[in-house]
Amino acid sequence: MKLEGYVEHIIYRNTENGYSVINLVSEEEELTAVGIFPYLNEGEFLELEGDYTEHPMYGLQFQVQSYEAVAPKDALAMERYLGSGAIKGVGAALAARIVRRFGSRTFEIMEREPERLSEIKGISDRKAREIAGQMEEKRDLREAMIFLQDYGISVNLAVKIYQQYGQEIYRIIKENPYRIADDISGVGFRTADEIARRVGIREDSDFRIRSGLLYTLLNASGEGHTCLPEPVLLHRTAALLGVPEESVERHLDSLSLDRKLIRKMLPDGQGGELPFVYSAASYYAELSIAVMLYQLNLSIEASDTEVRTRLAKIEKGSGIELDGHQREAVAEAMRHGLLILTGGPGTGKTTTINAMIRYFESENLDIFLAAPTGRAAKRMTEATGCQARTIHRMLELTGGPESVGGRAMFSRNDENPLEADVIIIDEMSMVDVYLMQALLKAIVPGTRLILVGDVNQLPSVGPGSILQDMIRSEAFPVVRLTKIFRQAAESDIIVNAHRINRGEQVTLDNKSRDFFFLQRQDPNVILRVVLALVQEKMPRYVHADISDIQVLTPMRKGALGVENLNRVLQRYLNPAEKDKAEIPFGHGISSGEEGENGKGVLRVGDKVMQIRNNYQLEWEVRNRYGIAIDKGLGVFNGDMGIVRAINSFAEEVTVEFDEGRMVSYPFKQMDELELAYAITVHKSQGSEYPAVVIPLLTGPRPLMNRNLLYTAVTRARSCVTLVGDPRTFQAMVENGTEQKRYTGLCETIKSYISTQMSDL
Ligand SMILES: Nc1ncnc2c1ncn2[C@@H]1O[C@H](COP(=O)(O)OP(=O)(O)OP(=O)(O)O)[C@@H](O)[C@H]1O
Repeated sequence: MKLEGYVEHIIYRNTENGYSVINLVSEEEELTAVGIFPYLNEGEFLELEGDYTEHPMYGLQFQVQSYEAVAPKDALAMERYLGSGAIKGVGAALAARIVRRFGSRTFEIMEREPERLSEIKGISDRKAREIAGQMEEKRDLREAMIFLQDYGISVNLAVKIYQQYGQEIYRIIKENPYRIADDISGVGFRTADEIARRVGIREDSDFRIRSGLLYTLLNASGEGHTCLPEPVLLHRTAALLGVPEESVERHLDSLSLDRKLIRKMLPDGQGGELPFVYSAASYYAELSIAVMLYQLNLSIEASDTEVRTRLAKIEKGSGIELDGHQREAVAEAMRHGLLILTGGPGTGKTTTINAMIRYFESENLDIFLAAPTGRAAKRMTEATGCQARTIHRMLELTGGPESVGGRAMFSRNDENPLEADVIIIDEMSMVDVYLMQALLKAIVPGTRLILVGDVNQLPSVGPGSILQDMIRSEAFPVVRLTKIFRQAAESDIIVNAHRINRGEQVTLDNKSRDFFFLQRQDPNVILRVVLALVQEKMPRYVHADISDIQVLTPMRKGALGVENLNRVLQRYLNPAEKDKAEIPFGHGISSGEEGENGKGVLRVGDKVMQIRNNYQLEWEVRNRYGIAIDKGLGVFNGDMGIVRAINSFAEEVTVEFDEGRMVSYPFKQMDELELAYAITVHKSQGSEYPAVVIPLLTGPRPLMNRNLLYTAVTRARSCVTLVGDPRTFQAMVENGTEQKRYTGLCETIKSYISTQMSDL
């Protein structure tokens, strides 16, 4: 059936897909209409097609199938539209005057002879032109929104696209929709390709292939590679686009000429060389890292005897006798602008950092400590007794618009460098190329940089394997700590971690105090055991809260993957209660429906994790009177918190992160959060928990490797319990193949240094 009326009030609007609930006033009645409206303004006059339905909670509604915004026919409706605020500078009173003058021809006159508006008192010629301009803009925008909707583009995105291109949009969509993926953040190759398909752009069009190549490199960077061997790139792109490799190859040259891609010869790992291809951003990131590292790596005069005497004094003062390698590390830190300190758990890295700090302090030097994540920085603070910050915080992250595209902007950079004599970074294995580039930019030669980490941990989530590449280049001083100290040797977590790393047998006889393996073969039984461990056994055993016991798993999917584990653990650890607010979580919210579609819920008290870097989210720390005492920007991938409040009225979820940092998430931004009763081993990097529980049954072989098991086990401070099949455990210990990362930093460092040498 058909209805018409004007939009009195928009009750709810999902700006992603246009789903809206509106209050519609027609001649006879006032009613609620629901449906998808790509474009909507209060005061607009609509012709709707649809049916009445009975909603269980809200009663009778008009379900809209299609609609059209039409110029209102009667004078009253026109007055309402003009006075609704849709046209800037026209309020209710002025709207009434305009309509009184032109009557039912108001809209016609405004469109065709806008200059006549100035016949009305209070409207100058200029204002008349402005009003007419706005009327036209509104019409253009509405038409563009409806046009873009036809290509499956969300309302939010359509607004962004229209803001960028205006009326050009029709030409761009028809000629080269791939340009949108280049110009607008939030539009990727897939969206552009879908538009292209609907427009009828040919599969082998130049634009499509060029865009596909860049997209394949971007995807590779998501897997941690900074570049790809040319044959791999061609193969992957051809497969993605469904075109022959030869058609792809032709475009490499033109993209290289435009400097969108960079080609470089690199070792193929078998003694020969192979052309590799970089995106411009990752190529220049690696190159500038190599140059800046070279510049930092100065030799500094330090007399051996003085170093020795001072070190002896520090050892005496702290009551710890350093071993040979640890002493060498401190001495090397005195003699070089750049130093790498690496070693596995319990090999005395922290003890060495502490000795360095005491030494530099005795020379009255300013020392900055930092780590890649909040949790790692907190641990560093506790272990050294000195304030450590996240690298992002040290570099003074700004929430500028440039950071929207996923890259951070920092106040500390080459123009405003860090004012420190010594900078020590812990957990270096987690630093990716982009963060490393930003860090080095903010450090001037003369400031000492000490990089500490364990190369055997999983590499950074972002692209690159900085620590490993730097060590392999043999271009910088490196001190390796290998001895496990007596105290650490009493821990089976540490001893077994080293065994795993060396690919040696681990005894799983449960005679340990901190390393257990519970043999179970049935996924449901394993789930029950994991729950019992988290809920009862572990908190008592290690004297910690339930929320401090972390479940780690290799996978996302499957009975023992993150998703299912979270569903089960939430049900038992934070069950529904009458006074505990909860909302649909997953897809319910964004579809604008009530969310009773079995996608799960988010509840006050839930343990959650931020799953991407958001440089613009604001946090604040409040005192007990609720007054903000500290504020800042940025919540990062892997940060964990607890849901403290859900406000359905303000459509906000409040989460408390470490150190009392409170963050409000608008409902539509909740896709940045995930339940975190269980997390993947990858996400646990850089964090430590009093006790860790690891279900281990099956999984894809490339993932189930030594590296992953080593990282998982070393996350536990006091106790590790693995539950599952010991054969899987054994297979992981034996699987020493790491997931391959294509990077060129090692060679870039070497070749840059050799050009500098030959220039001398
Ligand atoms: N020179 C030393 N003599 C005696 N004990 C030492 C020495 N150096 C370190 N230790 C002890 O060895 C243990 C591990 O040292 P530390 O915490 O510094 O290692 P780490 O490499 O930082 O370990 P993790 O990476 O697990 O934090 C500690 O109990 C520490 O007190």
